[in-house]
Amino acid sequence: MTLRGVHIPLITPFAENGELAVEALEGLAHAVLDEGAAGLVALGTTAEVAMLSEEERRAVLETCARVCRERHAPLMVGAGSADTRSTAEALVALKAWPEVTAALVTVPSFVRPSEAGVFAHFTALVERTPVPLVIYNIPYRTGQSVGVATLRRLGELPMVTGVKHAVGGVDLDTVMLLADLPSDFEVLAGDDPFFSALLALGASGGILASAHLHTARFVELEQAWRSGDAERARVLGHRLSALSASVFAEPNPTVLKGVLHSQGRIPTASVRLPLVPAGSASIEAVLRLL
Ligand SMILES: O=C(O)C1=N[C@H](C(=O)O)C[C@H](O)C1
Repeated sequence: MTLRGVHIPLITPFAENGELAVEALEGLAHAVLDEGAAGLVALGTTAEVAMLSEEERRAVLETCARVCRERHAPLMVGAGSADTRSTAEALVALKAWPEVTAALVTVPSFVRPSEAGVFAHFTALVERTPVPLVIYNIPYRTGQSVGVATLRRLGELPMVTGVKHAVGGVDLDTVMLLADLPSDFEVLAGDDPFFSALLALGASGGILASAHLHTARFVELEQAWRSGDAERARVLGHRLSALSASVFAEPNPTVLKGVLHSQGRIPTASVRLPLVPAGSASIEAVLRLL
């Protein structure tokens, strides 16, 4: 399998009564695929997964699976938690979903194990998982750094197919990792403003909440770097990085939902506590860039 391209971690739209807006979710899923997205990601951070009930998570997964089945598109599903045993159980449960092509598994958060503990966590998971794993490396959310040496060892594990790399910049470990990747292991950008920079260094694509907006341009950016059109890629990359930065001016996905609501693509801009809706200035700043 390849992780190439732009994958969209779908938001979870809510209706006026606070319930899941399934039709809007389905509409968004089709719209981003129409614009060239390589695949969908269900139940990522952007989906406010922590604030969804078990029943709602199932409904989101059913909707995304239906769309991916119809469109022959890959479907990645967020399946990480702080605990190895429950993460393994969540992965095993994915056997019931033949549309799921990979699981996005965060480095265990909050517990702050050593890097040896992180390695042992994923070593245990590869023995149980029915689908390939994409490691989600996001220290600012997990509180756990993973250096290049451990990332390379993780990349050599069977069933580990890549990393969603979101370290808040382009640091030395990122450069060193992309300079020498394990075989059959790909890097996806997971910090939207650094998408273009990571592509320039050899990333295969990205999982990008901000690519709900101007999806086709994010796709064009990936293709420009891939085809070696650096001049075009640089100009487009600078513009899209500015757009992404403004989408992340407040906690994700509050601004994004405000923008999608203004565009009439979702019924409300509602987010669930502890998230609070983005201010109108942040939403207008994004609308000015579109
Ligand atoms: O849900 C995701 O996957 C993403 N989450 C990141 C975050 O909220 O920190 C942002 C990224 O665009 C995708």
